[in-house]
Amino acid sequence: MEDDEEIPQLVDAGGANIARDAQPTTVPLTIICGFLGAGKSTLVKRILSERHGYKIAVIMNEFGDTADIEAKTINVTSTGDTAQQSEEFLELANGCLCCSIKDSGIAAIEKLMQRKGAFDHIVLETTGLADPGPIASLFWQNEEYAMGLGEDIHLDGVVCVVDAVFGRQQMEEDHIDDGIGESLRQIAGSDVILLNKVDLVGATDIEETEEVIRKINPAATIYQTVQAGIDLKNIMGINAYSSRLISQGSAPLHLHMHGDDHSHSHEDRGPTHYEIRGITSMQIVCPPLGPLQFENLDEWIRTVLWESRVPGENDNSSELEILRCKGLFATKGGDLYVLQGVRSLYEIVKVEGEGEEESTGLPGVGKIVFIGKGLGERVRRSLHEILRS
Ligand SMILES: Nc1nc2c(ncn2[C@@H]2O[C@H](COP(=O)(O)OP(=O)(O)OP(=O)(O)O)[C@@H](O)[C@H]2O)c(=O)[nH]1
Repeated sequence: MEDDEEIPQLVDAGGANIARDAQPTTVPLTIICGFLGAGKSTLVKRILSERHGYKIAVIMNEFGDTADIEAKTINVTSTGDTAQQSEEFLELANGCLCCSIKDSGIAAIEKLMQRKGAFDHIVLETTGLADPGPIASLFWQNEEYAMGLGEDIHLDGVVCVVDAVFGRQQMEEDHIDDGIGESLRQIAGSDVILLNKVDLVGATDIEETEEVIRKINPAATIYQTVQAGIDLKNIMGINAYSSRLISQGSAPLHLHMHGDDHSHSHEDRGPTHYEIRGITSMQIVCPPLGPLQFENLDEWIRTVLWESRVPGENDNSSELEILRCKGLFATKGGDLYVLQGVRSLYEIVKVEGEGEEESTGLPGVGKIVFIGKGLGERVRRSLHEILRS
């Protein structure tokens, strides 16, 4: 790569800035993924052109047709022969910085972070075929990363744009050699899903597509959009990987599962164990845990995530693979814990100072959701026994 070490110049384009804490804080990073042609660039254009008052750095793999967005408000600041350069930076009038890079987004982000303090949020748009899981893992709980970029950046959330016209068909047909195609991995690995282009389909189609999405990922929040029209607060600053802010009305976990409003919502949802092309989700109600149950739960998760087998069984030939897990549960002692996991990485974090149900508004009964492959009845029963032993 030529000019690999050249640091992009960030010009103050006059965009309004938000108040920043006196305390040093890390910059949130949002990953945008989505099906080919679903509307990712449309969403990015919206972020880049809206007068939201934030200085947002958007990183794209390729500019493609995005280079002509709001042409009048964009100044191309790259120097030299752009055809020879593998990266390019654009300054926008609203304070956004647009960065295109052909290879790893990490290199671009490292350069951006040398301009620390110059922006409030980073948006990373992946290509239509990208699986967001490995990218999310890079930014979350990666020890090497934590000692480097992790000091400056934290993963805020993964947003997936789904095509309301072709999305359902794509999900149903998406079946590659290992049984989980990219579109399913994208849905499984996302915290927020924009069901875009709803202007082109009827209400029944929308409902059916949403149903398929919920079957794959019951933990994600779904918004129906036209031209990726979404209030940015619904996709940025969502703290999907945080154990903080739980009592501040911005619950990070989106643990409201489909069907929560129903009277049976405090029951395990065995029958709602879905299977689409090898990918399944399992959500389980978690009663307040004693110390032994807590320890057993931790061991259970470790075994399932790291050894791809159910504790007590030696057979790991069942293709057990966890792509994402989330949970919120209480101990009998009144403490609240959050579980977050991306692939084999996970953490269980105590929610500091928020043990009282009254203060959090959270139910005494917790929930844990796993999304992945091979989550059969056997796995559900095993976890159920651990939690109620
Ligand atoms: N009717 C309609 N068209 C839309 C909507 N959103 C996006 N489009 C159009 O769909 C086409 C694809 O949108 P893009 O934003 O380029 O999609 P993308 O996901 O970035 O595409 P790739 O990068 O190729 O994967 C464009 O022509 C958009 O104008 C929508 O809500 N309704």
